[in-house]
Amino acid sequence: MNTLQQLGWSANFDSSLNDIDHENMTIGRVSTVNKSNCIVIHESGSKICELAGNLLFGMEEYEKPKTGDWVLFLDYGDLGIISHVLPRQTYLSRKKAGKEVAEQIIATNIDYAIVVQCLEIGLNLRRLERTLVQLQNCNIEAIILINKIDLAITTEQREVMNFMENTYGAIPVSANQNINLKLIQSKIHTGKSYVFIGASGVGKSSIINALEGSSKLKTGEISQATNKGAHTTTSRELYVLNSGGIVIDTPGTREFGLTSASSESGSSGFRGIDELAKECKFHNCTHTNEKGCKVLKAAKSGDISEAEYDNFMRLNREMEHYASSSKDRKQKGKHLSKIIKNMKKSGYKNR
Ligand SMILES: Nc1nc2c(ncn2[C@@H]2O[C@H](COP(=O)(O)OP(=O)(O)OP(=O)(O)O)[C@@H](O)[C@H]2O)c(=O)[nH]1
Ligand SMILES: [Zn+2]
Repeated sequence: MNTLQQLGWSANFDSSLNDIDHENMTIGRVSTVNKSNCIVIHESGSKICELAGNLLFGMEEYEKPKTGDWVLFLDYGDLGIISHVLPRQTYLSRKKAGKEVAEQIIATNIDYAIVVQCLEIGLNLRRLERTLVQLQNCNIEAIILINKIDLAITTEQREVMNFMENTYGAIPVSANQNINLKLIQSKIHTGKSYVFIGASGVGKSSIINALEGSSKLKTGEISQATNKGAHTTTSRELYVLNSGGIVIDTPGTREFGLTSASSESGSSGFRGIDELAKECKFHNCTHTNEKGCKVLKAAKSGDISEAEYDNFMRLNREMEHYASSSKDRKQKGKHLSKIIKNMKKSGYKNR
């Protein structure tokens, strides 16, 4: 049994109940979303819940319950019926794969993302930067783990690992050999929510199990042929750790398509570049051709690598593209609803 606070409820959510008559309803948090129902954890256990009909047909996809959402449901014994999804404090999303300009929500009401890479599959600084940019967009803080440091390491990997440690505070760990697990544990606090992200096979489930001191979650072998994991985790799931703290395990996510969900901080996610950018002559410097640009200067002198600068530029272009395409799409939507409105006004009847 968990209190709402242990499930992640904070005073910030109190006001969202003001306008709802919720006396006969139970408050719970969505753990897993299935095709036609979801599993909701509440103060006295968990319940399979379905979405009330008016919501099922009246809600856009992104509004429907996602792992991490707070919901109100009516308890009918075997089944609960969800009547409200409370407004989200944060959500982690990515651009859907492919050409479509749409956002896919991965988890909601998250305080930290625990980003995992590992030696076996290979450290990838460019992918880490991409992930950090998207976390910045979503206003979610990152904790970075480099797992499987019990395995042999090449000189090249050692260099990347040092960079990740020095620039991004990455923590080298081993779930199997119990290295630095206490350090991870010390960063996980009761009532805070942590989403694990990283490619399949990096050891997300293993780390959660090691933190729990159990084998609650299934873990999988890395395929010898592809050096990739076989996706043991098949759906997102939210758990409350025995030691406190809420974790959401996600199936392996290789790439984060960027959206541009306005970051409030003005930071890019590239820590080294953000530090330099503060010193640029112009506060709105694009770091492309301006005089007095400290980022360009560092890229030229080799203080930041060409690869990092190129990735920074590429990711910026990707976000601009997303922003302008989604604006286009919204305008098209508006245009269409205007036409429909005018048709109705002019007495058009749908025959
Ligand atoms: N050598 C070594 N192997 C590890 C370590 N942690 C996990 N593994 C192994 O890596 C494999 C994949 O681990 P999982 O925990 O299933 O990986 P995952 O990231 O949860 O994968 P998905 O659920 O597919 O996303 C398993 O065979 C683990 O035993 C570690 O610290 N050292
Ligand atoms: Zn600049």
